[in-house]
Amino acid sequence: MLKRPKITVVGSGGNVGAAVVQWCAQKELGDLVLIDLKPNVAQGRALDLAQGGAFAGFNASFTSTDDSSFMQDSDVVVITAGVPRKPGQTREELVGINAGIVKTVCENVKKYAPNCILILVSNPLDAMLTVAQKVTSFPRERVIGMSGVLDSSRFRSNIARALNVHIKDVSAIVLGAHTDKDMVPVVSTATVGGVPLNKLLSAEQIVDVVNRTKRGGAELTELIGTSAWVAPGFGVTAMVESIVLNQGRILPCSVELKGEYGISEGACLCVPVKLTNKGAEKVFEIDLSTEEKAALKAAHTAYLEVRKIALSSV
Ligand SMILES: NC(=O)c1ccc[n+]([C@@H]2O[C@H](COP(=O)([O-])OP(=O)(O)OC[C@H]3O[C@@H](n4cnc5c(N)ncnc54)[C@H](O)[C@@H]3O)[C@@H](O)[C@H]2O)c1
Ligand SMILES: O=C(O)C[C@H](O)C(=O)O
Repeated sequence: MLKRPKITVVGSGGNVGAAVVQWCAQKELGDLVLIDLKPNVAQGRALDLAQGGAFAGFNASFTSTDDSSFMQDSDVVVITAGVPRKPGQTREELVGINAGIVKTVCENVKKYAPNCILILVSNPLDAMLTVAQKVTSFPRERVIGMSGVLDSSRFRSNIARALNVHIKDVSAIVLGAHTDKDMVPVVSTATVGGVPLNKLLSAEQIVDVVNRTKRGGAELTELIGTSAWVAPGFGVTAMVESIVLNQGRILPCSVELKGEYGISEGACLCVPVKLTNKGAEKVFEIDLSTEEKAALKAAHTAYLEVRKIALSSV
């Protein structure tokens, strides 16, 4: 029998981790290991989910624990461990506390799952990727951040709502940093059913859609009182699925840049990548408008500031 993929989610007692586990279980993507500092909560989440299998039609295997050695030889490790922001906070304000958490988790990843593909979710996302790379020394294709999938999904949803069209027909991506200020919704390549976005919405409407997308996480945090987890869970699952099923989807993800887009400092920012069972197998450079290029440059500058704090905290 072929080996089933082993997928570990660290932080799975929390909202995003539990959502990732739920969607991965429903898609029967592999054997799931739930790790959290609060093992009872992770165990409760697993039990609740397993009991839903009868009606949802899945039969997933779960292990839940606070013992990091259970991630041994995982194919994919997802890190959602970390503090979420509260209303009024930025993601960047979480850097000190979450850098320490991500560092601890990554030390265990390096020890127990040295060949895994690592997906980072904890915020501030792009800087946490740098911490993970520093601790694990994994090559860039195996340290991938979930940001652009979620941000693009929000961009597509906002466009669909503005036009009252089906979201499936909206093709649009968000690059740059996963921050309220330095996300780069790429208007120049956005289309709906093949029709360019600027033929469908006025310049003013486009600005509204772009601003709403950039504030998507903040808006939800203000409404819920903590940050979102349903759409983030779907986003991570799309990435895990493309990796374990070797689908080769091209999705916007945060990875270390090595000269792409003129960025040569090893910065981690969101760009289109091909996700296969090798991880971020290929990084793509696309043509951007002058404004979008400038926004990506600004995202790089902002990232360097947060990275400095992240690295000084670990
Ligand atoms: N990249 C994204 O798009 C995105 C989307 C949503 C949330 N996030 C981030 O994901 C993180 C988690 O968000 P959440 O809403 O699930 O928070 P949460 O508080 O619900 O869950 C976090 C979980 O991490 C656990 N944890 C903390 N330290 C740990 C450690 N060392 N080892 C194991 N588990 C540990 C906690 O016990 C808790 O159960 C936050 O940093 C949030 O900002 C990122
Ligand atoms: O907004 C947040 O802090 C959580 C996450 O990054 C999101 O975009 O939903």
